[in-house]
Amino acid sequence: MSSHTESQRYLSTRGGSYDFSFEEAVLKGLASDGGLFIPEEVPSLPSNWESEWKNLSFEELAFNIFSLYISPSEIPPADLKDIIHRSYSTFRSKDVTPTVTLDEKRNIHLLELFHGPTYAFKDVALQFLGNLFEYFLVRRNEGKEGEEREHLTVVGATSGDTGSAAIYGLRGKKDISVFIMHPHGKISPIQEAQMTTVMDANVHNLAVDGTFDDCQDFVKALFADPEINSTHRLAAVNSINWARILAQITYYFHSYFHLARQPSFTSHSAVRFVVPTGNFGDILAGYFAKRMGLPIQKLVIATNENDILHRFWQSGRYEKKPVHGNEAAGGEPLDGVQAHESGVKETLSPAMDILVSSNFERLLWFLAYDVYSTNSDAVAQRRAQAGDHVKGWLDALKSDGGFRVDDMIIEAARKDFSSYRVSDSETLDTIKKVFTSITPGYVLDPHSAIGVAAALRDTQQDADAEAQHVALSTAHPAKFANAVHDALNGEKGYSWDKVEPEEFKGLEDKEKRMTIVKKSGGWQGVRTIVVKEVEAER
Ligand SMILES: Cc1ncc(COP(=O)(O)O)c(C=O)c1O
Ligand SMILES: N[C@@H](CCOP(=O)(O)O)C(=O)O
Repeated sequence: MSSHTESQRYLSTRGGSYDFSFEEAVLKGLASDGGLFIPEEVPSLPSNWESEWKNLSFEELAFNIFSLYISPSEIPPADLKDIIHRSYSTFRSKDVTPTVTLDEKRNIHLLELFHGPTYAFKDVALQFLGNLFEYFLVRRNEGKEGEEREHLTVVGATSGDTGSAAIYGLRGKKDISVFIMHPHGKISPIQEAQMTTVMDANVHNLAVDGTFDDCQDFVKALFADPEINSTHRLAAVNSINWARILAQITYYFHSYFHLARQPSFTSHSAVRFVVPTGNFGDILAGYFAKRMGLPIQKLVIATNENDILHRFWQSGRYEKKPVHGNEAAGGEPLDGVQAHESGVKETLSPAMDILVSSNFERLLWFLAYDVYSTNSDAVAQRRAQAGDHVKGWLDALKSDGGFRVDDMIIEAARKDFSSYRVSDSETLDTIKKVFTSITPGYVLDPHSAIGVAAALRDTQQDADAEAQHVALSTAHPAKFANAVHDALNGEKGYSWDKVEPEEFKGLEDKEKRMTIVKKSGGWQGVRTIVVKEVEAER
């Protein structure tokens, strides 16, 4: 590791592409070999980081952290500060991502990430990414007219939140078209309304009659297609885009410093972040924070009943379907949930209804790099070996539906992470318990409730008694009315009117625009739509 950042370069997790600048990594999104971009070196923190950074604002922290990954010759400091300021002045909280105490007795805190324009944690990264795309394009298009101008065709997949955050981050931006695929009918009504009521000409919603994973597969197939890549510059807004992960690192530091400023906090206080996890993007930012040197004792993964990650941490097997039901993978029996014979299960936390977590590939690279290489290997050789291992695992996932890692890898993974799986009934119980007794009147959304449920279990099972748990609160409860009503209807003091923000009132009745896409038409069907719409727009 190094704190030298002048030459920070990016490489692919599958070993086939390397030596990319930050701008190239962000604009390309996905490497040509199908891998994800990671920085060549994870920068370590300056020696005085704790005293120097302790009282900084969110924006100042973001600037210090991003500067360790983006060379000033790529984005001059004044420009970076301006991009950061424009990205976070849209938030409703002056702290951007405040940390509040939920349960004083058990030291459980909530990192509220839903104060951005679309009321979900995705805004933290997608407000920044939207402004970053715009910055690069303005610079590239200076003095150019018409066909000469570079145009970005953004393609994304969403289970509800990434889509609206990306649309709000990119609507109306010059030289950018946005295509967002969502599983038709499988996102909450307000999420659908947030996306489909945006009428800017550069925004296109595609409702696919499949699952989120089908949408994500279409995105990856488009990135791998030489035909569309020769005519269009595709760009990614999903967390396959490195800038998404980078932007999320800030709130781990921000939250840590909030705790560190409390009188009872000492240098021995253990901090555990508990993260409701689907595509592994949010928690991966915590892993980068930890690798940089932020003293995080453990990163706790909280899944819903789509539990591929939980099963991996239990058994060392990463597979789409457990062989003989869940117990075979080392997990406890699920209440009412069968092995995933038909793929993804619909739960009360739909944004996490994901079969395969795309960012897990980035963690696998670091595990392989740390475990299999020896110090005597040259760095370039160690990186290449890690890429070969990742490629082998990902090939097996594609051909056999899964793979097993050896004991050294799973042990290394368990050093930094632990995991819990939370059922729908526990999700509802947690929303109710928090509202009625833990923090009377506080309404959690179902995804955040999964984090809190895991934190509660962790305080009983795994953590030392003094540990501070920070559960990430990833969405506003008003985005998931059904689960919240199911949990709280009839409870004293509960009223939907108090939960629902003004912006949401009447949104579902507004004019909507979306194109229904048949999954049977495959990604080629999506390609036809994208090509036609971009043509019409330009
Ligand atoms: C509300 C909410 N919580 C949690 C998650 C899971 O985050 P990640 O996919 O980064 O693991 C998502 C979607 O990504 C989400 O929208
Ligand atoms: N839960 C996400 C799914 C997409 O994940 P991403 O973080 O990779 O964009 C959503 O809400 O769309």
